Amino acid sequence: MTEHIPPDLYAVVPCAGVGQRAGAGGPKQYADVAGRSLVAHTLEALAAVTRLKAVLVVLSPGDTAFPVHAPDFAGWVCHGGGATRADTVAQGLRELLARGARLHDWVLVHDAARCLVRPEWIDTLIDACLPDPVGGLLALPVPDTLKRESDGRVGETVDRGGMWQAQTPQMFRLGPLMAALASATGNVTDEASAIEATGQRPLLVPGSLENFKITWPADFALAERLLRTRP
Ligand SMILES: Nc1ccn([C@@H]2O[C@H](COP(=O)(O)OP(=O)(O)OP(=O)(O)O)[C@@H](O)[C@H]2O)c(=O)n1
Ligand SMILES: C[C@](O)(CO)[C@H](O)COP(=O)(O)O
Repeated sequence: MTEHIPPDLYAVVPCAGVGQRAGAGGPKQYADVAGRSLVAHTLEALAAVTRLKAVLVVLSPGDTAFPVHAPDFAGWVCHGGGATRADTVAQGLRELLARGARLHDWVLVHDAARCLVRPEWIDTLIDACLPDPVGGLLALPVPDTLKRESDGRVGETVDRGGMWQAQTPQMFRLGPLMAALASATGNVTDEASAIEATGQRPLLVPGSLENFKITWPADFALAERLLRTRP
């Protein structure tokens, strides 16, 4: 009857990517940005969200670099990161259960590589999702005209009406998210798409342009400028 006990909130941080597109010469989450590793910035923001009961970082098997690059992290760590982000997140959810989390608890999944996230944006997501039956994600309406490429040229212009860019955190109940990831087929690039495949419709919660994911080489300089000029 644990479902009658108020749910706790946890964060899971997938941190097992290789950072191929970023070209940083190693996993981008350990690259230095504004004096600290990218993941250290990410974890500092999560640590400031007082409603989170624990933050779990999911590393690649054999990763020994994390403690060097996040020496102040006081949360939970596990080593079962998988070949895809979805595999890494699924491993994190199993670890949460093993550590006593319950199926009706909320889980906020946040990319290690989104190091510009601010605690207040995470709180906005929590406030929006707590009363919601499904959960949701930070996201932004697409502001530009969208083109589909074909052989290096424009194949067609795509209607951008109603199109949003998904960010993280993405917040869902542990049980439904585990089940959704376990039954998902194809390219599941975020938690919301796994939940959508079960017929649910996650809530879109407006995020910030600054909460971008470090993906390409030029993203490091932009993150550096933004972090250095923050109060
Ligand atoms: N197998 C994977 C793949 C990704 N991630 C994490 O998921 C987040 C977003 O993924 P992405 O930007 O695709 O990271 P990488 O996989 O590192 O980058 P790339 O695809 O360019 O190799 C990152 O924090 C990354 O560490 C993960 O934990 N496990
Ligand atoms: C989860 C995500 O950050 C939402 O935008 C994104 O899909 C992860 O990036 P990837 O390149 O698909 O791993």
